[in-house]
Amino acid sequence: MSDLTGTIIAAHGRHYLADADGALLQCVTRGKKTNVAVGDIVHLQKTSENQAVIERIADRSTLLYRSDQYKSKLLAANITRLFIVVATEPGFADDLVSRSLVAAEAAGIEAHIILNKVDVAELLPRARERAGLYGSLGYPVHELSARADPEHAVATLMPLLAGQSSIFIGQSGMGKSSLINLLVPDADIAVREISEALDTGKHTTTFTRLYWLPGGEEKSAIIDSPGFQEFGLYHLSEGMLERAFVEFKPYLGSCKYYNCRHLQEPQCAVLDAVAAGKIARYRHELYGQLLHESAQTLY
Ligand SMILES: Nc1nc2c(ncn2[C@@H]2O[C@H](COP(=O)(O)OP(=O)(O)OP(=O)(O)O)[C@@H](O)[C@H]2O)c(=O)[nH]1
Ligand SMILES: [Zn+2]
Repeated sequence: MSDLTGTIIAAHGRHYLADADGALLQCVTRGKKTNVAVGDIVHLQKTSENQAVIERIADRSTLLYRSDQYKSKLLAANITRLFIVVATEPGFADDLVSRSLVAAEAAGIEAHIILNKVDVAELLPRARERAGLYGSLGYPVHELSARADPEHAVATLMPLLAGQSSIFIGQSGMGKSSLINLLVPDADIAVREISEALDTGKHTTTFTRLYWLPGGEEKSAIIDSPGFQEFGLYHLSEGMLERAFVEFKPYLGSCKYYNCRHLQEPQCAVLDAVAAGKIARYRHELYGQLLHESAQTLY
């Protein structure tokens, strides 16, 4: 009876939408559970033609989340790649980019940076230099312009998306929607369908949703998430944090104290690397801030 499997393609409050072999089903969880994320594979019990109850969530390969002091919020499940969209203008926040990278590392998700709006020539050198900091840490940086050269943008991104389950995140105004619309030509129609099915009314752009990419033999998915202003990481433990800063890796294990927190301890290899300019100071400061956050959780 319940042997129906679907993928969660949108979440709005406690209402979910599942795609089961192309059929859209409105889903609810049993009880008050809200532990379902877009991208989850779920086992469903149909209750009517277009409604179902989520019986079980299949094991996840990855889980991306944000959190504040009080609770964590699932962003997406089973993601293989995270694309952080930044642009020449408006200016982007390094704090948010780095927090997203840390979240990806902690979740075991490959992270890429997209530098959009490279047509804004006068702001390009500075933006390129700033994005280059992440490039030097090993994160691929892809320069493109959704507006001025859409063909190049699509040609750059399509191979990176093929066979993957990707999430696009970014601050408002970076051009994330423009990119999604290039990659998923029917995105507008899909969003309308989803918001009708979810009955979200006018809040059409405020929920996370998954699109299937057209073409190709392998199944590819893109998840679009609402633009954000903050990215809390209160849920990460100290041990996870030091490993989520990729540039710390060569120094871990070389501090005098085995339980060094790399904040003010003597003979700390990480602090030495900061002083020697081998680790960017703002990244180390963010590490300190995140350690502080991780000690504040109330759940
Ligand atoms: N110059 C230039 N402008 C662009 C480019 N891509 C997008 N824009 C513009 O940037 C503005 C923001 O684009 P959106 O695609 O709405 O950005 P978004 O990141 O989805 O923003 P939210 O919808 O607020 O989350 C729009 O006015 C776009 O036309 C680009 O490559 N170059
Ligand atoms: Zn140390």
